[in-house]
Amino acid sequence: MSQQQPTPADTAGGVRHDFLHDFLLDPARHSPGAPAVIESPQAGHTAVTTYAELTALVGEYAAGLHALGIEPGARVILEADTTAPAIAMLLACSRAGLTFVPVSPETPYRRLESIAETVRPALHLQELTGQRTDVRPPVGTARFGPDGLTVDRAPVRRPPRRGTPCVTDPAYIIFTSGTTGRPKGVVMSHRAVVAFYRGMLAHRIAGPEDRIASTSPLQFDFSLLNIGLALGSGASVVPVPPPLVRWPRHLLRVLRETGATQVNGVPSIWRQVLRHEPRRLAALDRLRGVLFCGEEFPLPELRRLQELLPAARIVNCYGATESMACSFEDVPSPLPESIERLSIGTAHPGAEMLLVDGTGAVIDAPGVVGEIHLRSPALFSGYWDDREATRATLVPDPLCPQSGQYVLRTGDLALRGPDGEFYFAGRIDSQVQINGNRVELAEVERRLTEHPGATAATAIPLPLPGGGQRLAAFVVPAAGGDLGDAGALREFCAQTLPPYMVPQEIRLLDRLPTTANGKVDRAALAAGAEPAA
Ligand SMILES: Nc1ncnc2c1ncn2[C@@H]1O[C@H](COS(=O)(=O)NC(=O)C[C@H](N)c2cccc(Br)c2)[C@@H](O)[C@H]1O
Repeated sequence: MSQQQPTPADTAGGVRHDFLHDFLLDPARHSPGAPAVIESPQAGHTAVTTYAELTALVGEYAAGLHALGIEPGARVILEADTTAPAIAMLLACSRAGLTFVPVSPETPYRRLESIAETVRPALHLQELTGQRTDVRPPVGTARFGPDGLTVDRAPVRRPPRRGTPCVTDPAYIIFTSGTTGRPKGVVMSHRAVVAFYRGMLAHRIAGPEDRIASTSPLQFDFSLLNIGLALGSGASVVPVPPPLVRWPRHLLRVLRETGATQVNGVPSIWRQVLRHEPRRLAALDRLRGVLFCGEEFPLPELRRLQELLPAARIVNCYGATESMACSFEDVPSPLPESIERLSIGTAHPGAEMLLVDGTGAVIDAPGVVGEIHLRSPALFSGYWDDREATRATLVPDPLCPQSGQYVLRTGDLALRGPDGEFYFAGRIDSQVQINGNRVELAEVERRLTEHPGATAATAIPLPLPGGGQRLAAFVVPAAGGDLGDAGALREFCAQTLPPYMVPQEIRLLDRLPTTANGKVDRAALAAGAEPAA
């Protein structure tokens, strides 16, 4: 049994911190003058916030929040991109015992209203430059900036009914994009987040010299991973504003001017860079690490990234918001020619993945596909106000249901390799029935991206008029690649796939639509597809 290695965060000052704000701002871990956040919103302009400045801002915001008389345990909507003040504000909420709910400034008003109706926040917070108006009373409204907190509409004051902060208290609530039905609020406690950070930091992915670019919106817990990885390692966060992530030249400029040494993001952030600015990417000689999560990285694109950044360590981070993440696995460099699937490794120290078959039995043998169930101290507390969904996801430990211990039912399929490492094998709901046959969509996508002229592909089931489903695929041609027409691509698939797995229709797209969190937006593809002929 591998003992959990103490992480820098725990051993530096010899004190264990179990609340988010203490853990990330432990002064014993980083020198006050070291850069905590490095921003470069415009060309030629770089702003550094040191750990001492960040800590002072947290103190100022926490005092401002305390003065508002909001009871501990109340929710606060934190509408912001990942900026130094926003990082300070989330840490101040943590210190004030308030649960923050991060949402992006790009969040549509109706979705913000729906989240507010669900969590009934005491306060809505946005940056000084925030554009949000008409937040409905009685929710208080305030703005925060480098000089502190300014209140527009005071929140309702309530006497505190909790006197003692507990590590099981909710630190934040993340609303998932909710692939099915209404968005679910994933409630994460201080204990879960800090347990995850400890497990992640044990991998020593970053050190104090690192500058870690964060390219996800604050509402996506990937940004919270990046903040924890940077501050937990005594390194710097380099937030890249979402509008700049989408333009290769802007993204690369920020990386260059901030001296970023690592870039964390979903696979889709690289597509346009690889296509339009390969040489500028290769010129970033300080870049020595890439970490991706959220979905599979198309192997041809991953190979291309490795060619352009031969010295970079590329880490495949697998996990779900309900446990922040689960595993960190180095991508082999270079990728073997024959590889079919990337390993997602094994769970971070202190956690463990189990595979369970359709009958609920735990699978030990290698090579057998089962559903990943995660044993971990970093599991979410539950979905906000949704016991039924919680019960379906936090299930009794299949190894000992009587114990009262719960594990996370991930909805992901995987199989074990010969050395106990896991290989992601798609989501259970990406197993679809076509003409009565089970099809793993990822397998169709993999075949399509094996075509030298294709750089990315998504396969989705579409309804047939008479019932049942047909298979449709959307393919992004490689720059300068020769893709031929849809017929040639179908023929290419037919060479290795059974007939029912060959997409009945294939559409070529310049780019795949993505969700707010940067993942391929399958619902948008399905909605945009013509009805069946
Ligand atoms: N590396 C992979 N290969 C393949 N499939 C992946 C990977 N990482 C996810 N997924 C899929 O995404 C699902 C989950 O989606 S999610 O809840 O929106 N969360 C996410 O995507 C992001 C997730 N919270 C996460 C991951 C890493 C760090 C942090 Br911090 C957060 C998983 O259940 C998987 O199906």
